[in-house]
Amino acid sequence: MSEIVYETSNQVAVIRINRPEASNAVNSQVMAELPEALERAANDASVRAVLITGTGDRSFVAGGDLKEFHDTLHSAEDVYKKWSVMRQILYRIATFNKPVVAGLNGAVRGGGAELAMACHFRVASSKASIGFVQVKLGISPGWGGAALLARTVGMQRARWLLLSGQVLEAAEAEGLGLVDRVVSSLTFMPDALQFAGELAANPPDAVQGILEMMRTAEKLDLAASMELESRLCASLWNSEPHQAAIDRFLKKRK
Ligand SMILES: CCC(=O)SCCNC(=O)CCNC(=O)[C@H](O)C(C)(C)COP(=O)(O)OP(=O)(O)OC[C@H]1O[C@@H](n2cnc3c(N)ncnc32)[C@H](O)[C@@H]1OP(=O)(O)O
Repeated sequence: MSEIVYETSNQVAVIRINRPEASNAVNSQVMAELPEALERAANDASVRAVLITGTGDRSFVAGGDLKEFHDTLHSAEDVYKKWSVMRQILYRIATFNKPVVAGLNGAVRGGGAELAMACHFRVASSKASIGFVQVKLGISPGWGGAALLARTVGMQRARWLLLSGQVLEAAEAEGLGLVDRVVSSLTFMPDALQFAGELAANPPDAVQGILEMMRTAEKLDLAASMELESRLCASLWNSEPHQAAIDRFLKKRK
């Protein structure tokens, strides 16, 4: 692997897009290596959460590599095929069965914002800025990021962000619900790892079950989604982590 760095820290897999000279823009090589890194994290039982970030403190991901893709993608069909690969990667992240956190260490633009939206959570450095700037370039999001954005912040806010191309500072993005936590740029990586680590510390069957339930619930009516919740809790009732938690609770009271 060269343009993606894969490391683990406690129970967190850190997947780092490593093209600082190109503001970590996604090129074909990143698109080839990112799925390998994700499957490595999926298949390692000791990994309980994933943090996706970029190298350095200037950019998370500056979108698609405008240099490569303008040299290589000529027809609408070329673009559709290429973007379909990236869309499937984003879908894999959005439906991952371990929590995935985007560590927004700097500028997040265009496709970079789409990638961030595919993650379940976003932790931003106080110096990060986020913009769905595709409209300024006369295009639209193409990797599935608009659908993911609307599911996170609602259709009206999504429409505004996508049509204005406005670049938001981290604090403003947090106010809109686009970012879950803003941390100091000076302690970005330890703080992002701590955020992911807190998710990793919870029992994996419960975490996986809740992720899956929330995803399925989006497609169900209220009664069915509430019923699914009862079934999930029932299936976790006799699990070892729940029994151990109850034992701890009862012992404290003796
Ligand atoms: C798939 C469709 C899309 O994603 S459309 C959206 C495409 N992205 C953009 O329009 C963002 C363009 N980039 C920028 O606005 C800035 O470079 C940002 C990301 C804010 C970083 O600014 P700053 O830290 O000052 O760095 P810089 O501008 O000097 O850039 C450093 C080197 O990175 C490169 N870079 C930047 N973005 C891309 C990109 N998307 N594709 C390819 N290369 C990119 C710059 O060209 C620069 O490299 P060089 O010094 O010119 O060799």
